[in-house]
Amino acid sequence: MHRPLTVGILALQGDVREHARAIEACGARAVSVRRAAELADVDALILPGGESTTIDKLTRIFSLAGPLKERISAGMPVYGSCAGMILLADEIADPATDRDGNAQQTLGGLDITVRRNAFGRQRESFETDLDFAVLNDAVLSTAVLNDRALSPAALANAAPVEAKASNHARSSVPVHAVFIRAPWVERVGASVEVLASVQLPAAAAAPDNGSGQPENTRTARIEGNTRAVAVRSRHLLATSFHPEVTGERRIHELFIRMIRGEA
Ligand SMILES: NC(=O)CC[C@H](N)C(=O)O
Repeated sequence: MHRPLTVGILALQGDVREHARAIEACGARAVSVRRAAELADVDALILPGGESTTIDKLTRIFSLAGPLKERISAGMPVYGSCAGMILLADEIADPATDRDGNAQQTLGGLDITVRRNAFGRQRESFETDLDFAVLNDAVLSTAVLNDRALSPAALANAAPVEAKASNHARSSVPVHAVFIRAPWVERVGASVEVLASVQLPAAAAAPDNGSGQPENTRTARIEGNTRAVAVRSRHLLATSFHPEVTGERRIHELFIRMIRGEA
């Protein structure tokens, strides 16, 4: 019998259940991953939001860091949201250090530089609508279009927009994105596609501009008033925000299509 697509959710810390629901709403099977043996059984993995320093430590305590890095470099599709984006990044601009002065580590694989808690105190948590052009081509499944499973409060806002949209038009509805002490992406490698960006107030953008890093053809420093908040490269997808908390399903749907080689 055809085995259903199985997506693991790294379940060491963070919003595991919400991702599992989103994956199941897209018609795939979701399983928790805490051990290397469980990782071996999945086709793809989600690294959820939470606290990247804690998840980093726990992957090493649970002897998962090595197997995770191996599977990522062997081509396993991975979607990281928020802390998960940090864990996928090859570089952190401002890594936290522990009491012994050791900098936090990442699993890596995605040729980006992220800045943690980048949006600053006043906007540590905020919501905004994002243009997400890649979703305009998506053929959305009925399961996704019909899903109303999560967060009644958030859906109360989203529902009128969704109700107005026809099945064909819904993919051009902007992504309502929730940012919770979120990172942003301030450098992308040549293989990395920016899927969505936020516009910063000029004052917020200023300190990170003109850091003197030379531009070359391999890498691009993101300057000015925009910062990338959704990126992908080959089998890896990352968002600064949390689509799993708003009932938004199109990002998980995109990930499933990436796993299937359809996007
Ligand atoms: N919501 C989140 O995942 C927050 C990420 C957190 N600021 C970190 O550095 O890990």
